[in-house]
Amino acid sequence: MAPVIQVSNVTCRFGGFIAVDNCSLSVEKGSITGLIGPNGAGKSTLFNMIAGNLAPTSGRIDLDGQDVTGLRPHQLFHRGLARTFQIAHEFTHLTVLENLMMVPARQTGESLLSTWVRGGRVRQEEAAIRDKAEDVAQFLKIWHLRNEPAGVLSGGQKKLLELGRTMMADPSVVLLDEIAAGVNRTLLKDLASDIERLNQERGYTFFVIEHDMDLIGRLCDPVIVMAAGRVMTKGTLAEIKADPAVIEAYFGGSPTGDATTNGAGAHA
Ligand SMILES: Nc1ncnc2c1ncn2[C@@H]1O[C@H](COP(=O)(O)OP(=O)(O)OP(=O)(O)O)[C@@H](O)[C@H]1O
Repeated sequence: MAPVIQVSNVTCRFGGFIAVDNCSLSVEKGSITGLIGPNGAGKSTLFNMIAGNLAPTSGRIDLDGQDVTGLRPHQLFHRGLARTFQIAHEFTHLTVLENLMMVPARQTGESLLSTWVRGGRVRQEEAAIRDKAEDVAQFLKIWHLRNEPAGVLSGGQKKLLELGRTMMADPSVVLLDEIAAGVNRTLLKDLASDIERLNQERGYTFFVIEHDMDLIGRLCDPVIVMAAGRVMTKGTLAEIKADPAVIEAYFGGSPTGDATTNGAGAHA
C-alpha cells in the first residue's frame, strides 16, 4: 500500500533541545496506525509538524506523494488532512447540528456562515450541508442530541461531535490526539467502533497518538514506537510488546504490564 503520510529525516529543535531527531516513518493509506512512546518521546511535536502547526527544523513531509513541508494547517485541511482539535472547539450555544454545519467544506472553502452572509442563491448549498450534517449525526448515533446545545454534552459526547466536525470536511487522513483521555468506557467503545467504521466503510486513514493500550490493541495495526525523538520500531502491538528494546524503554521491563511505568500510562 502507498504511504499517505511520509516523514523523511525530520528534526525539530527547540533552542538547543532536539525534540524530534532525524525521524522517518510512513503511514499507509487505509490503515489505522498507532503512535506510542513514553512521555516526552516527541509524538505531539511530530503531529504538530505533520498537521502544519509547527515547521520542521529540517527534513521533509509528504502527503499523498506531494511535498507539504511547512504548509499551514488550513492548507493541509484543504488537501484532506484533518486533526481532531485542529478544528475550533464546539460553539456551546449552538446545537449539535449547527455545530456540524459550521465546518468549512473542504472542496469549496465555504462555510454556512458565509453562505448566510451572501444570501439567496446558496439555499441549495445550505440544504446539502444540512443533509450532510444529518448523515453525520446519524452515523455517529448522536441524532437524538441534534437539537441540544453543544455546551450540555458530556466530555465523551463532545469528542463524538468533534469527530463529526472532522467528518464534515470529508478528510482522507485524520490525526487523532489522545481521544481516550477523559472518556468513559462505554462511550470509548462507541468512539472506537465509529473509528473502525469510518476506516472500513469510508476509507479514512487514521494516525493515532494514544496512551490507552486497550484502544491501541483494538484499533491499530501497525503501531509505531517513538522514544527520545526517534522511531524505535514498528509492528503489531503483540510484536512490539515482545521486543526487548521496547520493553526496556517503554514498558519499563514489564511486557505484560499496563505501561504505567516511565509515565507512559499516565492518561490510560
Ligand atoms: N514548544 C516547546 N519548547 C520547548 N520544548 C518543547 C516544546 N514542545 C515540546 N517540547 C519538548 O519536546 C519534548 C517532546 O515533547 P512532546 O510533547 O512532543 O512529547 P510526547 O511524546 O507527545 O509526550 P506526551 O506523551 O507526554 O504528550 C519534551 O521534552 C518537551 O518538553
